[in-house]
Amino acid sequence: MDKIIVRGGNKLNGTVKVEGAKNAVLPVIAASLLASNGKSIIRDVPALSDVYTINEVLRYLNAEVTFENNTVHIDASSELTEEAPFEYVRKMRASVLVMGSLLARLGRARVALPGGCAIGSRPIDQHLKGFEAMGAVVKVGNGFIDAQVSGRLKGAKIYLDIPSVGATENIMMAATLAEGTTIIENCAKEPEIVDLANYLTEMGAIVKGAGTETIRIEGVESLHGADHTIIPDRIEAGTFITAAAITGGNVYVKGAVPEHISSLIAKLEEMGVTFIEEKDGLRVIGPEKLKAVDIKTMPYPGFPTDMQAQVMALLLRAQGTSMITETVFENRFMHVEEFRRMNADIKIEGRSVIINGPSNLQGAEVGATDLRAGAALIIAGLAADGITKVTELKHIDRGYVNFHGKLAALGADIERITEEEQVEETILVSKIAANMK
Ligand SMILES: CC(=O)N[C@H]1[C@@H](OP(=O)(O)OP(=O)(O)OC[C@H]2O[C@@H](n3ccc(=O)[nH]c3=O)[C@H](O)[C@@H]2O)O[C@H](CO)[C@@H](O)[C@@H]1O
Ligand SMILES: C=C(OP(=O)(O)O)C(=O)O
Repeated sequence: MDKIIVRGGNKLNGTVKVEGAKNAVLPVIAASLLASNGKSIIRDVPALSDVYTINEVLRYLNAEVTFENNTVHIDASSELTEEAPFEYVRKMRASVLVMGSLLARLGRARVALPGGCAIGSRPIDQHLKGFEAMGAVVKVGNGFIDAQVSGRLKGAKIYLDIPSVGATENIMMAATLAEGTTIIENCAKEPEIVDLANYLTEMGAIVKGAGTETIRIEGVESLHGADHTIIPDRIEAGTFITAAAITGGNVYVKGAVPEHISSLIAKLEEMGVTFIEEKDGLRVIGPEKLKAVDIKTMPYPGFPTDMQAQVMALLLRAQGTSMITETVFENRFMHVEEFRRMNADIKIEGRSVIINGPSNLQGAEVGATDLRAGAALIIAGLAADGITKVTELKHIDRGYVNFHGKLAALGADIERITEEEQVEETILVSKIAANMK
């Protein structure tokens, strides 16, 4: 098992470039299945394990996919198959996003039930409610969701009980080839929804209102491949901003789009962090001392749940008492116990976490309990005394390209060691010990 090893204490300085957004590219690749003619070219695609997984899903479904130099080429014009098996959905829940495209294109889709994960039970009832409203018959059994429609899906008015990102995306994709008009109310407004709508439009779909709480889609007969560039990853940008801030550093985050992270910027400014908008990005300057604040996660444009763990790391170093309330996911506090291993004064009260800062963070061996928790533990390690070793890196690899390398380039004392290197190190240490006897 690989480990990331951080020695805390260095201030971050320099420039870091943000990759294309994981949460935009996954639905965009899934949407490529809608193109019955022509090839799609998707640019600025990050080399993440989640991207390799969704590409594998598409290949399994009989699309031709290549991925080189941050560009994915997709040809989905051959006859597709309808089943996404558990081995993919287990690796990555977002595999469920192929369902809308398959149902629209083939009139049927069979996708393994995603189940829960480390951050909560994550049901997909709103996705299925949308498909049913469009005329699909949905059955759940033997670990699969089967959806079928005779003829084409029919446009419908769908009110989401929760502004679910995935449900909005899945229903948008399904609606592009439906007969008539679909209106999705109380939908998600994330920048990734707008990116998907832009891609669908480039493919020949008629989508209006993305980025607002009502999206209207006029179904068309068919869609074609398109050439699309993915938006920058606002969560990766926010993660580097938080890392710079905790070290009192000065970092230019190239590619950060301030409007996509305005809630994060506002909270960090309250904490004493300075931001300067520069051409093509954002400079962040960490203060000598951070101030405590209260934060509540909300759907966009509220404070993103995907930044909750990283900002929790920052608040551990703030003067005074802070409270973070998680309203999006029911169980996204697994990192709290790991922070405690690093001497954090922190406790969970229901859906909130109370932080008594500043904690004198100490390096420890900790496990990445999920993707953002992993990043957060490394951020805490940057400000801790001594050595922090982070394991379970498969989570981090889902969402960050060369995370340790980018931090090292900014001046962090950080390295990633492979399992083989750890074995060699153990052998070396025992040889030295034997020689000393
Ligand atoms: C690949 C991707 O884009 N992932 C993002 C997406 O996940 P994802 O699309 O899974 O998140 P959702 O917006 O759907 O989920 C938000 C909340 O709604 C609940 N829910 C969702 C659907 C449903 O049918 N029923 C239901 O109850 C979920 O359990 C969760 O509590 O948005 C989340 C919220 O911003 C982010 O944290 C994830 O990084
Ligand atoms: C929760 C996340 O992703 P996913 O929905 O893919 O699990 C995330 O990106 O923080």
